[in-house]
Amino acid sequence: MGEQKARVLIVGTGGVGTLAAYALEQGGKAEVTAVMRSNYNAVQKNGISINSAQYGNGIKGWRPTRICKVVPNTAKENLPPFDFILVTTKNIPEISPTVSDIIAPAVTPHKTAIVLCQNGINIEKPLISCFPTNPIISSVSYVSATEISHGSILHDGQDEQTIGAFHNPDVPAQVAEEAAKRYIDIYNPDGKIDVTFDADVRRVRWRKLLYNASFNPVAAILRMDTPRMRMSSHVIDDLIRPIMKEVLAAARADGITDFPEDLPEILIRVDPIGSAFKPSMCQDIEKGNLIELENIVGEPLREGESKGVAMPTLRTIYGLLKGMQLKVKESKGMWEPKFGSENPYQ
Ligand SMILES: NC(=O)C1=CN([C@@H]2O[C@H](COP(=O)(O)OP(=O)(O)OC[C@H]3O[C@@H](n4cnc5c(N)ncnc54)[C@H](OP(=O)(O)O)[C@@H]3O)[C@@H](O)[C@H]2O)C=CC1
Ligand SMILES: CC(C)(CO)C(=O)C(=O)O
Repeated sequence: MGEQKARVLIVGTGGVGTLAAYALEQGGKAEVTAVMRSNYNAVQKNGISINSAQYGNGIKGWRPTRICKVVPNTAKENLPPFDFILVTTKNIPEISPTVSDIIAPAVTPHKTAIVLCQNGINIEKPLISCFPTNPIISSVSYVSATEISHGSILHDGQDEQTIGAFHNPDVPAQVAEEAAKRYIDIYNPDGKIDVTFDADVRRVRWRKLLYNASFNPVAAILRMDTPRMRMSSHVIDDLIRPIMKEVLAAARADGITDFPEDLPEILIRVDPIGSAFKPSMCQDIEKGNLIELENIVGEPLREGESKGVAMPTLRTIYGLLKGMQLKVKESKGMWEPKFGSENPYQ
């Protein structure tokens, strides 16, 4: 008898989640249950189409082992526990339901490892308090995948992930590390994908934040792709580099002392200049979606300022993004424009 496949639930089957479902099923060591929301009917009818620089173009009618419309309730439905839950929703902790609320019905205490493949820092904190006995794993991804219409994925990069375990105080470090390594093994059993283990997940996240906290919000505010920012020069000089330097200083104050001084210069030039690439926050604003402003901008700002780091550029950007988020909320009927009793400006 062959080794039993790992049971993986994927919550959030947009660009990143769908490609992960594909990689996990191709590897042969996992069976995926994918929770689909707005794309459920399209995928039920026609399956998933993928055009991928890595897996090939013209993949059509593909489906993971199971798709479902809501997160299964393993206890009530008497289902076997999930070994892993991969979370690939956009992370918007200020809006209910939060990631913890969404996945709670499918988490088996002491058993299910929760893999957070989302941008930003401190994303693990609410999960640690809700799921104190579960390993919580960090995946920092550079996949560059977009769901261009329901069930249709454009993947124009290479799947590249750095994985490690977050510190969950009541889960022994060895148990958490083994869960992270097992996830790498089922994701990448034959070593074809660039998925590596790095125990220092905080450092890995701060490094990516230098890019995400600068390019993502500035792109969203200006609705501008990253090559155009570089062509303009002043967007880099007045906004991107100052933010990167502030985030670098915040990372150092948080104990990450080995980033080289020229890291901003490297990250400023990291995107290929041949394509008009817009980071995910810009794509979300253009689609009228809520944006991931707290974990990508609010948390690094609070971390830095609480340790005495001056972050004036990021503070201004944060104020602008909060205003933009309010407008999205209003457009979705989630915020009513009226004065509260505590408001001094009426
Ligand atoms: N795209 C990329 O290349 C990269 C993305 N990231 C990060 O990865 C994460 C995922 O990004 P991405 O794949 O682009 O996001 P997408 O917006 O493409 O996909 C998010 C998915 O989550 C679903 N979803 C949201 N809330 C729920 C819910 N309550 N129940 C079920 N499904 C839900 C959405 O459904 P619906 O369509 O119905 O809203 C959508 O299918 C983000 O944190 C992003 O910052 C990191 C690196 C690269
Ligand atoms: C790295 C990058 C730019 C795309 O993979 C990203 O994280 C984003 O768009 O938010």
